[in-house]
Amino acid sequence: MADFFSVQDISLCLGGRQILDHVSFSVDTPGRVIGLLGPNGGGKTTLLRAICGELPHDGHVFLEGAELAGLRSKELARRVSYIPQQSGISISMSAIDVVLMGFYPKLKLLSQPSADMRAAALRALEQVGMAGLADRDYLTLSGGEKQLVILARTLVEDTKLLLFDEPDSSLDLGNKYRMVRMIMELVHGRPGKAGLICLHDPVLALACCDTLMLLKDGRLICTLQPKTDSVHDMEKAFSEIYGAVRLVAVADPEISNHKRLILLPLL
Ligand SMILES: Nc1ncnc2c1ncn2[C@@H]1O[C@H](COP(=O)(O)OP(=O)(O)OP(=O)(O)O)[C@@H](O)[C@H]1O
Repeated sequence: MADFFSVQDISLCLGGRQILDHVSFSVDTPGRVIGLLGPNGGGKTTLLRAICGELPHDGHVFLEGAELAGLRSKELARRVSYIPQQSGISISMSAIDVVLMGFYPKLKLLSQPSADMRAAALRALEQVGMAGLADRDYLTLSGGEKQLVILARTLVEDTKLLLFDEPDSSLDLGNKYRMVRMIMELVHGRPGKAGLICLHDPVLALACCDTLMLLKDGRLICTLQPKTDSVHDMEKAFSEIYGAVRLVAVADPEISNHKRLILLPLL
């Protein structure tokens, strides 16, 4: 059977420099959250932009057997959400109208979101803790509030492949974990979805992702399975990116007999 999602041999040059170098990976079944980690400039954002078709590239991306490059833009938007670090929204509109944008790929030309869609948008804002700001001008929100509103938009988009670029970058520690946990619950809780998330915090990634991929100099150097890989192997892999590190297991205060891994740089 075909993989749920696969990236085959993506290479890409920008400004005469090779930014992605034959990147391939696959996710055989839905329900997986993959964390993409790597040094600054390693190619993470470029990879997400190539996958969602924003950047021309060599290679192929398949989702449920369909090559994404062959889809019309509206069809692509129904299947794939790409959430960049900055939303790109620069005109005044309410937070709830931003969330309603998530329904646009499902609307017929010139039709307006229905009352049910408005109710669903409000529920999504409630889910991310932003219902109280539904009528506020999106442009006046803080960076972290904007990220939560964009997560609410992603909830209503209800696509199969979610590509998040540092969704936690403006968030405080509590909201960082809440954000990635909500992404995890979305992917695990609704059938037929997978998530690929660029993160800079390996401890957050270890806590919330099913699989980790390490990207350096445009090459996928390692894929880790935090639940089953040995601490020694993971330390070795992380050291390729961060220099010497130690992984320390601490008791999980939420789940008895469970340990969480903390990564300490040996600087
Ligand atoms: N339009 C462009 N022209 C030339 N080089 C580019 C262009 N866009 C990105 N790059 C380069 O591609 C490399 C990868 O950039 P990318 O943004 O994908 O890295 P990243 O892993 O997401 O980094 P960070 O963690 O800092 O966000 C960088 O060296 C960057 O300078």
